[in-house]
Amino acid sequence: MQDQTTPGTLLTAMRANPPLVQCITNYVAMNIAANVMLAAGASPAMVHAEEEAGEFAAISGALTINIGTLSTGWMAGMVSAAQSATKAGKPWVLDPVAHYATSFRRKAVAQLLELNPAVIRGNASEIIALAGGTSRGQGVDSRDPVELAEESAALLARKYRSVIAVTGPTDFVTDGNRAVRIYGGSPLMTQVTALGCALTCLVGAFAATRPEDPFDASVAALTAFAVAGERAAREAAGPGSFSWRFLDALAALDETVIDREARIIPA
Ligand SMILES: Nc1ncnc2c1ncn2[C@@H]1O[C@H](COP(=O)(O)OP(=O)(O)OP(=O)(O)O)[C@@H](O)[C@H]1O
Ligand SMILES: Cc1ncsc1CCO
Ligand SMILES: [Mg+2]
Repeated sequence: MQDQTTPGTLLTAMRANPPLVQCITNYVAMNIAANVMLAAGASPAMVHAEEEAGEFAAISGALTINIGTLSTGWMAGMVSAAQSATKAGKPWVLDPVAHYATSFRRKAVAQLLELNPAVIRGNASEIIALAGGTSRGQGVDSRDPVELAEESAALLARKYRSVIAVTGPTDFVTDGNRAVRIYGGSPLMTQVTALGCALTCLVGAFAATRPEDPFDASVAALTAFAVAGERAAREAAGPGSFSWRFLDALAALDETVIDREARIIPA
């Protein structure tokens, strides 16, 4: 983090001026991701049709693209939106869900990577596979430790000049230069579908607030999830009550709480 910039100050800045974020995400994630964005204080719009995705990206503060439930028509919308965001100088975030699973996904991600994402957010299996390694991922679920993905993340950051945010029991964020580990969260977060996809949208919200520093923006989003996840898990009886408690915990975060409970360690 730069001097004076903390997850807390970025959260306050985001809420003072809620960014419009175009989230091209999957059918599973749309509802939870929109609710996560509203709880955090951002303004989400799930707009993916190829007829309008590019036009909408130009008026958004940031764009996020997630290939979770990909189809040819959606892909056209994604490409058009990413091109338009880049042309308008707006950051965009890529979530390469299960990109290793089929050749359709592999080709889509290769094409999207050429369009300069500011941030790539994925789980350990996705990041390892993106760097050409052998991952043990099963469908959308990671089965690799984050520690094993750290080298892949550094390599990808330099190759694509992007911030790489790897999530799991601990998170790892690098721009190829700076790197941190973020502690917190809860294992219950893997029991509620699409929380990773929702996090990708939140990275977009912070990137809209701090477009000149996608590293700090990513750290702030991941820290908000780590602190809210840890707080929600304290009283949760299982995935169901964790889910609504997590939304409440995100909404209840403020600058003081997030900065006091953040555990961000330089790597
Ligand atoms: N075992 C764990 N302990 C603590 N936090 C966790 C754990 N596993 C995941 N998280 C947190 O859950 C959030 C989502 O990360 P995860 O790596 O599960 O994403 P994902 O695999 O892309 O999820 P999905 O595909 O379901 O959207 C992150 O904030 C991450 O830190
Ligand atoms: C379960 C699932 N299937 C495609 S996307 C998605 C949401 C978690 O990545
Ligand atoms: Mg995912």
